[in-house]
Amino acid sequence: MPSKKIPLVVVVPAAGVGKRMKANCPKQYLKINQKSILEHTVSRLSSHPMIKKIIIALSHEDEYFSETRLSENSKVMVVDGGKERVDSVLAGLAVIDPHEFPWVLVHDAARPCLTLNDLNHLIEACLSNDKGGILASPVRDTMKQGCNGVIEQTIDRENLWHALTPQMYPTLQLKAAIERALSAQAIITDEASAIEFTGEVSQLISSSSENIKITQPDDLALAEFILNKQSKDNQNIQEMQ
Ligand SMILES: Nc1ccn([C@@H]2O[C@H](COP(=O)(O)OP(=O)(O)OP(=O)(O)O)[C@@H](O)[C@H]2O)c(=O)n1
Ligand SMILES: C[C@](O)(CO)[C@H](O)COP(=O)(O)O
Repeated sequence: MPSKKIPLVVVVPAAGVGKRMKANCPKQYLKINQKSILEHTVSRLSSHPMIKKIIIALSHEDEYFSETRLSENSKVMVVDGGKERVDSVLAGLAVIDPHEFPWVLVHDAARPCLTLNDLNHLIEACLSNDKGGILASPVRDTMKQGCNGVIEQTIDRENLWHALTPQMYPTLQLKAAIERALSAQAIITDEASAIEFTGEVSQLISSSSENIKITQPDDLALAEFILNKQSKDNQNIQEMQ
């Protein structure tokens, strides 16, 4: 548990349609162990005692949220998401009082395998260093750049990371950075890219590659395997205590 304790708010962008998943519903509503991916994700976040509010950005056409039990969670509130992920994040930031929540985390609905251990590492690093940052996992494979089925070059993977979520920043800093980046028509696919656009620094917190983003069809079975493995690991830890 982080040494410094303050109330935290999380924005969960969940307004996507999941095109790459090729499913019959938005991927955040696909079920694992009879529970939607969104419910798994919110359950992980909600179990952290410092997280007091979870703002879920939903598509205005969302017809699945009401079938979940998420509205029964007192930490949960919903906002209308936007055209792109960044717009959904901004919609969540718009309802946060920075005096109540000086720090904010943003976590993809499509990442249900986040562990409390990684979440604590991120929170601890940001609050103790007073600097925003992201969970990230180091690239394992040799990385190639290429197109049209042809390798152009090998990219040195020494300093390459997979950016994950949550990504955590001072609320006012993140909101201002996103607004400034968008006004310059910058491409923003994660919170860190907006922070980079403003020339500010983010911490890279090395974390588990189990924290996958469910994106393509074969990710669902992998996520189910990881969730079941994490559940057994937690049971083993509890039995040893
Ligand atoms: N306009 C959007 C687009 C995406 N997201 C959310 O951002 C997260 C990460 O985005 P991604 O994995 O790209 O989800 P989708 O956009 O749904 O996937 P696809 O690109 O395959 O359609 C997801 O939880 C998604 O619901 C969002 O809140 N608002
Ligand atoms: C935020 C993110 O999950 C970090 O890897 C990623 O950028 C989301 O990108 P997507 O194109 O919305 O899947």
